[in-house]
Amino acid sequence: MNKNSSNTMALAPNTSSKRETVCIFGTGDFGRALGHKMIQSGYPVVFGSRSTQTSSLIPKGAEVFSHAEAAQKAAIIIIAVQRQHYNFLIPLAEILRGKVLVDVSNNLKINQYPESNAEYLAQLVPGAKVVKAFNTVSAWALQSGTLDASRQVFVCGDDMEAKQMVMAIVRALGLTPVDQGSLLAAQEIENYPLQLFPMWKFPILLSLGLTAFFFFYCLARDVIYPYVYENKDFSFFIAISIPNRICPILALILLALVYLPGVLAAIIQLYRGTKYRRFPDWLDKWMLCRKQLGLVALAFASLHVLYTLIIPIRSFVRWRISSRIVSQVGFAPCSMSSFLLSLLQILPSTSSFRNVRGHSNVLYNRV
Ligand SMILES: NC(=O)C1=CN([C@@H]2O[C@H](COP(=O)(O)OP(=O)(O)OC[C@H]3O[C@@H](n4cnc5c(N)ncnc54)[C@H](OP(=O)(O)O)[C@@H]3O)[C@@H](O)[C@H]2O)C=CC1
Ligand SMILES: [Cu+2]
Repeated sequence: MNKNSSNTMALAPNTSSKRETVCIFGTGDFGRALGHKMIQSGYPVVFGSRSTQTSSLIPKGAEVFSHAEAAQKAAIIIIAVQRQHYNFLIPLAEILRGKVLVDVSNNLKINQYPESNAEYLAQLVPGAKVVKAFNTVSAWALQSGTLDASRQVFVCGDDMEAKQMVMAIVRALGLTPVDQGSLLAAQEIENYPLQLFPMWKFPILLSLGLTAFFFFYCLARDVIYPYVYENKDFSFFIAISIPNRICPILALILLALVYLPGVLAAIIQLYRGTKYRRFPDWLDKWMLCRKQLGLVALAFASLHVLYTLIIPIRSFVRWRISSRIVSQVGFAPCSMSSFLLSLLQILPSTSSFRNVRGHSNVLYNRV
């Protein structure tokens, strides 16, 4: 009963309200993909284009007009045109007065222009209410419906009502709007798509640095030192034993680094006597990449498990060779002493089964 009523509640705004016409300037890849998705969601769509001829590429059900004509048919206009062509909007300023202009544009470089594209648009058309949205959604994902990984749409703008209108469209398309505040946030939103693996840089660089450090330390200690001073060749440690020693060390260090900033933050809050002040920048950044640090730690721990499983396999090979010797010796009745000798040889290698721990030295010496 309860479930049913909550279902109808959720459906109510969608079914009862008639969708308002949305205008899209630009019949390029993104404009068409967004138009297609909007028509699917029940919005009447008109395109504003330099050429009013419809082509087979234009989504079915949409109409194409000149920019001025199309703008008059809708209260919301999505500008699916690159920033460098925004000049065409200047002569339309009068028609665009009071309209909601949605800036979807991206740049080719981080902080390419002194002001964000959305702020630039607001300067060009001062009478319009500019909202930044949709720039993190790709045309391809819209068209192919593979939006699972990118459902979040960051929205920002100075006009609250305009922002709400755009967020309602975002929801109707089955996406999740994330309010980022005023138009000042546009620059940051425009930088998002250009940040490859945001927040991964520090954890990856740190783990690479630590890996290199511990690898060379173990190499010097376990391989180079015995070779130089005792003339023993332990170079086979490089393949499994040394990586298996580094992995748990790194997993533990990274795990500690996941928890440490929380403790530091608590100490800072106690020291300041308030939790309503910003943390220093370095701590802020560190806190933000905890998830990534934890995932890298998990990767190292998994690698350690894998290596640890490999090591007994190698001891097993040793054991099999030894046991073959035993059986051969067993058939030769007179060599009791050599039988005992090989028995002694087996015992320590089988005992290493009880010691299957990558970070214990027992194994390195046995295998
Ligand atoms: N492609 C993508 O996946 C995404 C794109 N975006 C943004 O969407 C915007 C459009 O991108 P996209 O569709 O890929 O680009 P396209 O090059 O495919 O399309 C751009 C459209 O802009 C119009 N246009 C070009 N020059 C002018 C001009 N001088 N005056 C007026 N209109 C012009 C044209 O439409 P017409 O011929 O109808 O006039 C053209 O089709 C860009 O700002 C981009 O950053 C954002 C997120 C993802
Ligand atoms: Cu371990």
